[in-house]
Amino acid sequence: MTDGLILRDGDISLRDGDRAFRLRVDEFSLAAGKTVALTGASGSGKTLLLELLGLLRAPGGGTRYRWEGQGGVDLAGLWSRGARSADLARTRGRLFGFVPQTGGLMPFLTVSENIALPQRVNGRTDAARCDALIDRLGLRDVAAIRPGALSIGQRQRTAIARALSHRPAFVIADEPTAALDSDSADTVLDLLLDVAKSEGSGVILSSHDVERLARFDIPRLRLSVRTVGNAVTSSPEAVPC
Ligand SMILES: Nc1ncnc2c1ncn2[C@@H]1O[C@H](COP(=O)(O)OP(=O)(O)OP(=O)(O)O)[C@@H](O)[C@H]1O
Repeated sequence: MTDGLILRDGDISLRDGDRAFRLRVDEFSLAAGKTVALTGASGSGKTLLLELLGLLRAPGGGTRYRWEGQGGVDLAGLWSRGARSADLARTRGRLFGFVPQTGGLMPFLTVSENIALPQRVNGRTDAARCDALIDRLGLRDVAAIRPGALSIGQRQRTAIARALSHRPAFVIADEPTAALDSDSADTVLDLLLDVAKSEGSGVILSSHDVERLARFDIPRLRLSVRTVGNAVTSSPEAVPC
């Protein structure tokens, strides 16, 4: 792959008393501009894998994770200087935009200020782009409003605009349509995929809604779980289209 994410031998172990959860990923890859959906039962590790891919959670020892683009970056190696390393934060901010399940917007900022925030954080101020995203995502009428006064669909559309505003190579969306009714879920997913595609951004999302993923023709990786005693191991496997 000339440009994209490649994770090999991913391994994260969590422990809480007697309970153990292990996420094991032999190989995950996503070429630039492509989309993949993680599916699987509740608790199967979708969020954990999104966090690993989005540089929000340290990979276990032996994990190899690279971004093949602009000369290549050893993403797993960025953790060697600790979770607070400036390189790690800079690369996370540059490569990824995040759409949390319930928007995760700053309550004290307006819609347009929320959308501009990743640009400020990444030193890429671009008011014209914020404006274009506001129009594209149908947020013009609420641009000066704070998130508390928005519908859930408007919040999700704001979160999508915010995730894309600094032109990240990849958008990571954790169940972006879970809180929406069916029509709004279609609209939000359509916008996310359409805007990401026109920007050349890759999309990694998680969802329980297999029927919708099939309808949108999104390739799926299912996290399947094996339980032995109190130890659960989860691994992704490709689901035939
Ligand atoms: N400290 C811990 N020790 C052991 N297991 C843990 C610990 N923290 C989290 N887990 C387990 O990790 C698993 C993965 O959680 P994760 O949130 O990634 O699942 P998910 O597939 O996103 O679930 P959902 O669909 O409900 O959002 C869960 O089964 C959870 O119980």
